[in-house]
Amino acid sequence: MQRSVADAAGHVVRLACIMTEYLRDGAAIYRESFATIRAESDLAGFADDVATVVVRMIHACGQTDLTTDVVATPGVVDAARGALRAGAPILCDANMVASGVTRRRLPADNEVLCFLGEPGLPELAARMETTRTAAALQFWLPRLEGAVVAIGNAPTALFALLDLIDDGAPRPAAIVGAPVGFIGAAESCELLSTREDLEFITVRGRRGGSAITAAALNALADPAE
Ligand SMILES: C/C1=C2N=C(/C=C3N=C(/C(C)=C4\N[C@@](C)([C@@H]5N=C1[C@](C)(CCC(=O)O)[C@H]5CC(=O)O)[C@@](C)(CC(=O)O)[C@@H]4CCC(=O)O)[C@@](C)(CC(=O)O)[C@@H]\3CCC(=O)O)C(C)(C)[C@@H]/2CCC(=O)O
Repeated sequence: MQRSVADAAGHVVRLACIMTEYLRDGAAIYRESFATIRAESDLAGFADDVATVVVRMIHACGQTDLTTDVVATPGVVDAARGALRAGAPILCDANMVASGVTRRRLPADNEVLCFLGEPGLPELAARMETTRTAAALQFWLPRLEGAVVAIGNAPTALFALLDLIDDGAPRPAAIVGAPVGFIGAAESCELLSTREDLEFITVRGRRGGSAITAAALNALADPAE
């Protein structure tokens, strides 16, 4: 098929192009996508409120078998949603997680914070002999009580959070803990999944990531698909 357009000088330019048929309506794409996920995923093991979160996590990674690795406490949705409605901040390990949070879904114009850019963080991490993402948790401490935590990248941040809580740090209302990768991701999520004193949703194994974590947060903030 040929299409004609005018260039900046008004000359007619003929474009040879293939007009492919594909869905262009964003709302329809979302509808079909969520319907496909619900048709192809085994959500039977999840309560309805948690299933809504899992569906959105699958939407972010395209893997319907993510259901086999997700572990969530029965109270995590109520805990996170209640905290967000009350104005709790969202504490993120990476800017990629923070960027993925859809601000219009937040019920109280909640702050979405990541401290990786704090001046002096690299030096602090060097002094603490840890990563920057783990050292950045020092800046979380004044905001941690009742906060919603979103860790989607750094296993060291999740390990450090659990250590801090064990050492008496304030407790977050809920934790989305889904760091990704080969070093520490599976181990840190496994550790989180054993915690009976915390509300959390996690992904066992190597899968996880900023997009999955932000998607979970978005569903916790607002169940609307
Ligand atoms: C070891 C690290 C891992 N990073 C992974 C995957 C991705 N990271 C990206 C980016 C851009 C960033 N990762 C840092 C958080 C950086 N990544 C690390 C650290 C060295 C240590 C974390 C840990 O092991 O717990 C970490 C730096 C630190 O000192 O904490 C980042 C801050 C590095 C930087 O650019 O400065 C940066 C995050 C920026 C931000 O959003 O604020 C990737 C996009 C990779 C890339 O650039 O190629 C990717 C994103 C994955 C995602 O979905 O988030 C792993 C795989 C998680 C890995 C830890 C585990 C492993 O197996 O190695």
